[in-house]
Amino acid sequence: MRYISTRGNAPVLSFADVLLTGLAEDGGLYLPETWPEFSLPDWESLRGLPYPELAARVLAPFAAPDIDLETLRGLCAKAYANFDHPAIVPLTQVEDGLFVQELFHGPTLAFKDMAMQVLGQLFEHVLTQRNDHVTIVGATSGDTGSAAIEACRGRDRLSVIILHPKGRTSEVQRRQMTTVLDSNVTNLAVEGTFDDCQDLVKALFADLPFRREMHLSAVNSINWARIAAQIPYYVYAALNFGAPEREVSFAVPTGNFGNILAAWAARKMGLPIKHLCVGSNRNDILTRFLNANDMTIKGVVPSLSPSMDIQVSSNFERLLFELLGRDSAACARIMTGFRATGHMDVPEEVWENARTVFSGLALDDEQTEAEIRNLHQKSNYLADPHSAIGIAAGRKFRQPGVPMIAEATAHPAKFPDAMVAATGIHPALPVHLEDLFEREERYRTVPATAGAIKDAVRAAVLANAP
Ligand SMILES: N[C@@H](CCOP(=O)(O)O)C(=O)O
Repeated sequence: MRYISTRGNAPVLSFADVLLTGLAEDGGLYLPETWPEFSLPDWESLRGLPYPELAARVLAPFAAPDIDLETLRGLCAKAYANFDHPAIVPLTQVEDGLFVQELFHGPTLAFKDMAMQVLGQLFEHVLTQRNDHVTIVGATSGDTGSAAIEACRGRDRLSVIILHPKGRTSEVQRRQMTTVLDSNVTNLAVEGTFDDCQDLVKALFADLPFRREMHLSAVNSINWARIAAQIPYYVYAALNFGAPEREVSFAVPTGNFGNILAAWAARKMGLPIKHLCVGSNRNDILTRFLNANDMTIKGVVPSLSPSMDIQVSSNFERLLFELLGRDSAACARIMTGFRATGHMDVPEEVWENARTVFSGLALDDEQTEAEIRNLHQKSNYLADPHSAIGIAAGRKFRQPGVPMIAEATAHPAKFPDAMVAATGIHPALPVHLEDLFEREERYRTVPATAGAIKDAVRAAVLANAP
């Protein structure tokens, strides 16, 4: 498989190179040159497989020829070995026709582990083959950071520097990052929003000499490997509900648009997905777009679901490129205009086309709290604020005869204040995180400037030099 940039002006790369490159050199995002299509027997052959085996087989066409199926099997087995549920991504029913798929059974209690644990293995494999080292710089609104740190900590060939928006994650989320004291891990609390953090990461990648000197790589969902490794759980869920003979729909709490894009990719591969529902909080740029073709950046406001406190959803660019018929010049023009004006000029027919598959629902904090409470009272299900928003979106858009699967993206214990306010229950952290609040924290506060982040990256790389 070869990969091309959405902006059409970067080298065409193989999977292993895309993994190490992260963001394309023209500022675009990598996508497969062609979409692998699975036939009916291909899908059927995946039904009933243990999750790691299913994941390896779904990833195989994306990773070929760089990484073969046998190697992927080994990497996926290791990636999912420490999940705390035998099914890895269990499904449960909450209402008539409405189901939940739990993606938070990994080490950091959020869906990010599903791909990040695989990425840790992939990096190790490719870097060992090449006898190389990379510096990962990532931005987080709460969950990506700890998942990336957990996947990379203690690995000689990786340095990891994570930018989080100071004071804008939950305390559990912050401590999950800042209490990891391995020497290859650096945490920066940026005086700004997640969008500032993400822009800073992109600014570092745009400085090509710096990027090459530091061997920068990405673990955010701008890295195609992240999206690829999120496709298998959609396949697993759909097969459980009768695909490929029967259609299913998904509802996904959405911030950077990576998770739901993975569902869309599964659809492109031939999985019978009828509808995709975006759940947002008050940072509702995606729902405004889907409802009224209004993709206009407003200030990021803090909410009960901090991981979705995002206005610039990076992966929307990948969908846009596809909906524009893969016209990279048009995609580059629209994206440049968006960053210059704060408004994305999406052609009417592209918007109409998006609405044939996607719908959006936004909940404010009050509605989110009510949703958590009602779910608990009526279905005896404890959903974290992000998952609750996804479930509400799923309920709104479910259709008779089509199972609606809402993705539960984080464990409620990551957001104790919101859970107590909504239900009076303080969900316990699992044993391996029980002493989180007694652990020493290490992080540095930095201004939201590229200069400050570059200095921090240089220092981390020097400190970690072999
Ligand atoms: N919601 C994310 C923000 C970054 O998203 P990513 O999927 O691009 O890594 C978070 O919790 O950090």
